[in-house]
Amino acid sequence: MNGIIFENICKSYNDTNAIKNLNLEVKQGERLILLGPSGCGKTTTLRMVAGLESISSGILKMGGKIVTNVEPGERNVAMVFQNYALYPHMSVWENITFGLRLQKVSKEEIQSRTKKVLSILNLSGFENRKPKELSGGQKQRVALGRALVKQAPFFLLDEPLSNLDAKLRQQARTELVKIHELYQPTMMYVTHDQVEAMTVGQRVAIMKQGLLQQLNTPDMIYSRPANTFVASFIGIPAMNLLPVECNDSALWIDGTRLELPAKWLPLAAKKTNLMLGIRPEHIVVTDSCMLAGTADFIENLGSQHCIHISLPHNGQNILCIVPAEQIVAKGPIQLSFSWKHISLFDAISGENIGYPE
Ligand SMILES: Nc1ncnc2c1ncn2[C@@H]1O[C@H](COP(=O)(O)OP(=O)(O)OP(=O)(O)O)[C@@H](O)[C@H]1O
Repeated sequence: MNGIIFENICKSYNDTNAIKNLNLEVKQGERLILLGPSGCGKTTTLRMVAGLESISSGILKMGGKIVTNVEPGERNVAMVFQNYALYPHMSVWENITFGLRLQKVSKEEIQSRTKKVLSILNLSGFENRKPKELSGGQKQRVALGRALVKQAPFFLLDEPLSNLDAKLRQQARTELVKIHELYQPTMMYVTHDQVEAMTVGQRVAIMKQGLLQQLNTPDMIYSRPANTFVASFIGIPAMNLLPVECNDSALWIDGTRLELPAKWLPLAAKKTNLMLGIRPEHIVVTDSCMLAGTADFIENLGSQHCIHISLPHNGQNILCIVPAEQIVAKGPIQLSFSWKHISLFDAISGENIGYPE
């Protein structure tokens, strides 16, 4: 029963509505990622769970109890901050054991928990070093260690890897998942890095301007985005979004008529102006042309090439990713895609119109 439930949670700072009516359930033992652009309310959400930020309205439940107004010290959470917040004058051992000593945990218990955590985090032998004698990655692991020894049922992390370089970050992502699997606390993890979200998260909550946009598994968020914001926020490069008109059981893209497969008709036929979403890797450069354009620029990404294509009438740009072995030249180009890879959005609201059964 150690889940976290947000019921109609709102948070305002004077004139700023930072969180708008959040309804969300973090299941016991899962890794849930809060993802979104700067200022969307991720940190505020996490701090409300930690009890470091008051809640303007709504109910927060943790472990089956209402904790909306419960003091931070009584919430049984462990938190890792972006800047690590290590005590500079204390050694690694002292930093990690500080909380346990305050809680008057027995000496033997402190010894055994700390040794285990040091070993998991590859910090054995560094016990007597001060933070200034550690690398960024080691400091980050000490911060994680300090949270882990608490063995709290709720584990909150606010951009814990943002100070690491790309290689260390990749290692740390894997370590984090392994550590989580060992203890399986209920974990909320804030990031604005979508790769981190997709690799660490079992489910991802995407936020924009204080509003939850979509909550689902990384695969579903990638393949079935709830709206055009999620579609363009997730994926590097982002999903192509093309304005299309829908009539006579066909979609019109840039003056080209494409017959809609029958199973899409019940969903699309009620609409006239839509946005068609298709991921760059799902567009195929082929002779069986559905759509014609011009390849203006070819970007070499190593194992793949990214082709920048413009459409002849409205000049809209499309990105297409092809394997590096496929030779594509600049100039006229023919494109095709499978209907199973498309998403359709209402052009005005941006909401996904759904998928055929
Ligand atoms: N103490 C505060 N006083 C006033 N406004 C605040 C305060 N803290 C946050 N805000 C505002 O609340 C909104 C959400 O901020 P929050 O820090 O939660 O966003 P975030 O998604 O974590 O952003 P970032 O990725 O940049 O850390 C922002 O508009 C921010 O300016």
